[in-house]
Amino acid sequence: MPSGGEEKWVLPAHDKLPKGKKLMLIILDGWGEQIADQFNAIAVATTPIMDHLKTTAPERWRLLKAHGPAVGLPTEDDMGNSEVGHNALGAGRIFKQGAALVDMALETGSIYEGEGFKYLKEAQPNGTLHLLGLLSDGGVHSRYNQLQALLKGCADQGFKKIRVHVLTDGRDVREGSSLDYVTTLEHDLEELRKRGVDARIASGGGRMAVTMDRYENDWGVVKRGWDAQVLGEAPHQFKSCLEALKTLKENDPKLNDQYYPPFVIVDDEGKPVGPIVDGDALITFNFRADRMVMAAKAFEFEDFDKFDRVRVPKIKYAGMLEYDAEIKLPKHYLVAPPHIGETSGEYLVHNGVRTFACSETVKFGHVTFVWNGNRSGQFSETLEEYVEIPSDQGISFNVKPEMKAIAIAEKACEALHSGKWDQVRVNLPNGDMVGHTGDLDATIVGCTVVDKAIQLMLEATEKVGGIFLITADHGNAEDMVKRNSKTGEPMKDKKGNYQILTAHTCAPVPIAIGGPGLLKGAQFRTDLPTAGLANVAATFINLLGFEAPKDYEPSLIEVVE
Ligand SMILES: O=C(O)[C@H](O)COP(=O)(O)O
Ligand SMILES: [Mn+2]
Ligand SMILES: [Mn+2]
Repeated sequence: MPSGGEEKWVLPAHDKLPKGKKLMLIILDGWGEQIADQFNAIAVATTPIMDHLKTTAPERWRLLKAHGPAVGLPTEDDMGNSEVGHNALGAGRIFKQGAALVDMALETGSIYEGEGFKYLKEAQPNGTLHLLGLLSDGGVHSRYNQLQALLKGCADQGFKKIRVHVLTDGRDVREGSSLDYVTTLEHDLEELRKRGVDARIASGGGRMAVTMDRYENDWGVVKRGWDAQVLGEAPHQFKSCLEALKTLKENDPKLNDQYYPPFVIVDDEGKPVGPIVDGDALITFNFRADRMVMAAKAFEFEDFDKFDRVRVPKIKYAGMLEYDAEIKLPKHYLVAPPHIGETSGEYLVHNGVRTFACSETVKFGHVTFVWNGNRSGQFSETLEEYVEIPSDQGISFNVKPEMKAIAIAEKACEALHSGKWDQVRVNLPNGDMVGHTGDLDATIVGCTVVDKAIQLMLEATEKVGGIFLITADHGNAEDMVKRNSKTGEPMKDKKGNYQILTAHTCAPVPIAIGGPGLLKGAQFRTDLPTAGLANVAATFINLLGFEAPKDYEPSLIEVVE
């Protein structure tokens, strides 16, 4: 870990790789390497550029680990995700991530000893405790066994009335599985009722329609959640959550778990069973920040103009984690997030490297905020520029799978040609965002467009005599079907239909380097067979002509004579 003043940031010159070569750094979101059958949208897509890189320069193409402990997740079964992936890419080291930290805090019980939980307890004895978050085993934003432990722990800690506001998943877990999660939750709440705790589900809705928007793409999503959870108002009322899910799907068979409209659970008189009111306590139990930041602002900010909150309850609110350490949001939290400091962006700024970063709204925060260790803003106003291209709003991305890939590429090319930037960094979202819809044909279109966007950026790199580095943050589009874990065979459901996979995967991701500016003889080392995303930062720091910080995971590059 560097220490001391300004000199701690100075990176020595690389002994072989020169400074001054422009670098195009391209992150393909949700682009892994898998069996090349008809369910691999990337293999089916027309991707001449990515194919060429893979087949023509094997010493400059390889695979990287992008899941499990290689990116700070608890086990080898944990698929990668954007947050842990971009954290590792930008920070060059592996940090224990939120999922693992919450597991530990629950296991040891330290979660109940901290300031955050003590603050919640100020709502006792009369306040209701509300738990709001994603009902899922995905381990991306939340995990069911954590909610389960928390429910029990909160009852042990003296909360007598508990209300759960559920957000159904179907994105990180199988579409349709929300029925199973709600059944389990109802069982767990029943157990609490047997112990004399008045515990119920109070409201619900699908994660993409209710509460979990990100990067301020659509505040309407958060408002729908607020209306149901706080005001007890929604277009649909039901006596139970299971009834809600079943009835809504019967009425609209195309509806999927991600997009359930908001609903409120009411009693026999039609009164909502658990709106959030003055004197209550609230935990947002997602550990991942990006899709909870907006709701956290609505619950916490006194000055708030994104929508009319109508009634702002005076509550004790704590996040599972602190979601934004820079702006200290929320003020109270149960588990301290990993401290991801001394990231590559900060080093590069201190060494005078000028960086332009760009993506469209849905992934903009990934290549900026998350890349920089979950830190808002630039390290330097003059040496960095971050440009956001507005994403399409209010549609599911299979409707327009091209997304803004070409616009992002054009912006990147313009930035590279301007001569103002040493490094241009982009995220192309299509593989991930369209992959999450489970629409195979649309995902194939999305991946084809990504390859075209890459072509534009490689042409620009060629023109300026630069270097490119292309990699991805985790798998998604390369596998659109659930497979038998032993044979790899695609699986069918009881009706004989293939089981569509909307989630990320545990697949490795490719990394390719090249361009006219890349020194002859620069290639990937062969002595790092298990390298992962955390090895990428040292790699691009080398490509910019510097030695990487000593505590970073080793660079993937060697220069042979
Ligand atoms: O938030 C999402 O969209 C998914 O849960 C995970 O996708 P991401 O990690 O690629 O953002
Ligand atoms: Mn991603
Ligand atoms: Mn994703």
